[in-house]
Amino acid sequence: MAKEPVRVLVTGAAGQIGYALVPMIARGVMLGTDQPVILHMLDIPPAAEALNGVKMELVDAAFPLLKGVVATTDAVEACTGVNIAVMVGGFPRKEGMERKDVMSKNVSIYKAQASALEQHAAPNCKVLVVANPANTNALILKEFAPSIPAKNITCLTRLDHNRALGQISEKLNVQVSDVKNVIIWGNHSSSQYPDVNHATVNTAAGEKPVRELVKDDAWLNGEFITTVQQRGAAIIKARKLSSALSAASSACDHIRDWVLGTPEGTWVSMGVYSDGSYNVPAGPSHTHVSLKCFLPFNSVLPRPLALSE
Ligand SMILES: NC(=O)C1=CN([C@@H]2O[C@H](COP(=O)(O)OP(=O)(O)OC[C@H]3O[C@@H](n4cnc5c(N)ncnc54)[C@H](O)[C@@H]3O)[C@@H](O)[C@H]2O)C=CC1
Ligand SMILES: O=C([O-])CC(=O)C(=O)O
Repeated sequence: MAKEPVRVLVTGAAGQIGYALVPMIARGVMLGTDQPVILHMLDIPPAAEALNGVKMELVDAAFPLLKGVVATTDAVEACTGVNIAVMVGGFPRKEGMERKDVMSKNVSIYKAQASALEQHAAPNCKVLVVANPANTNALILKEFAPSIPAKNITCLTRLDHNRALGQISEKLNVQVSDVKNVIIWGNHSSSQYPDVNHATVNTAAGEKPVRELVKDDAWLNGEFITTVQQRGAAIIKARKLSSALSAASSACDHIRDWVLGTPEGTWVSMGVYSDGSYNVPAGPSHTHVSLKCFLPFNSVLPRPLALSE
C-alpha cells in the first residue's frame, strides 16, 4: 500500500538554500524514494513572485513523489499540518561578518514563527533550524513554542560534520563514505570544536582510527579544525554568497537520519537542546550572557526517532 504523504515545510523557500532544497525533498533525498511528500513553502511578500516561480518549476519537474505544493506568505497556512519543518527563512551574513551579526534580524523571525508552528503543525512535528545563528534561533523557537517537545527542535550542525568528513577524506585520499563518526561540539560558529578522536576509516585491513592513519596531530589539532570552523566564510569569500547546495544536502541528511536512523555503528551530529548527555550541562547556562549561553544547544544523535515519536 502506498504511504501517506508527509508534509514538509521549508521557510525562506524562495532563497538560495530553498531553491536547492525543495527539489531534493521532492526527489526523496530527505525521506526516502518511497515516501510521497507535500511541500509547504513560506516566504515574505517581497519574495512572493519568486516563490511562485519556484512552485511553477516544481510542477514542471513532474516529480512522482510530489503530491502537492503550498506556496504562501502566510505563516499559519504554511505551518498547518506539517510533520517536518525546515526553517531556512532569514538573512545570510556577508563577507567579513560573523554569524551572530545577523542575530538581531533573524531572532525576531523565530519568535514570530514559533507560535504558528506550535499552534498549527502536526503533533510531534520535527523542526530543523538552518537560518543563522542556528543554535540561537533554535533556542528562541523552543522558548516561544513551549508545547513542542524540546527534543523535536534541532539545528543544523550536519554541514560542519560533513565538512569534517570531507577534509579527512581529502587528506587521506579515501572515499568520504569510508570515513565516519566525527563529532561537532558547540555552536554552528567559528567557536565549534570538530572532534576526530572517535572517527574511523574503513580500510582493506578493517576500521582504523583517523588519528592513526593521518599520523599528523599538528594538522588534526590545527589546520583541520580551523578549516572546518572557517569553511562557511571561505565559501562566502569564493562565491560572494553563502553555501547553499551543501547546506541543503546536509539538511536532508539531518532529517533522513533523524527519521530513518543511521547505519549500525555510525553516529551523526545535530544541534539539540542539552539534556545533560555527553557531560554537556543541561539546558542553556544562566551564568553567561554572551553567545556561550547557547553552547549546550548542541550534541550528537546516537539513535533514530520514529516520525511518531
Ligand atoms: N546552519 C547552517 O549550516 C547554514 C545556515 N545558513 C543560513 O541559512 C539562511 C538562509 O540562507 P540563504 O538561503 O542563502 O539566504 P537567502 O537570502 O538566499 O534566502 C533566505 C530567504 O528567506 C526569506 N525570508 C526572510 N525573512 C523571512 C521570514 N520572516 N519568513 C520566511 N522567509 C523569510 C527571504 O525572503 C529569502 O527568500 C541564512 O541565515 C544563512 O546564514 C546558510 C548555510 C548553512
Ligand atoms: O557561513 C555562513 O554564514 C553560512 C553557514 O552557516 C555555513 O556555510 O556554514
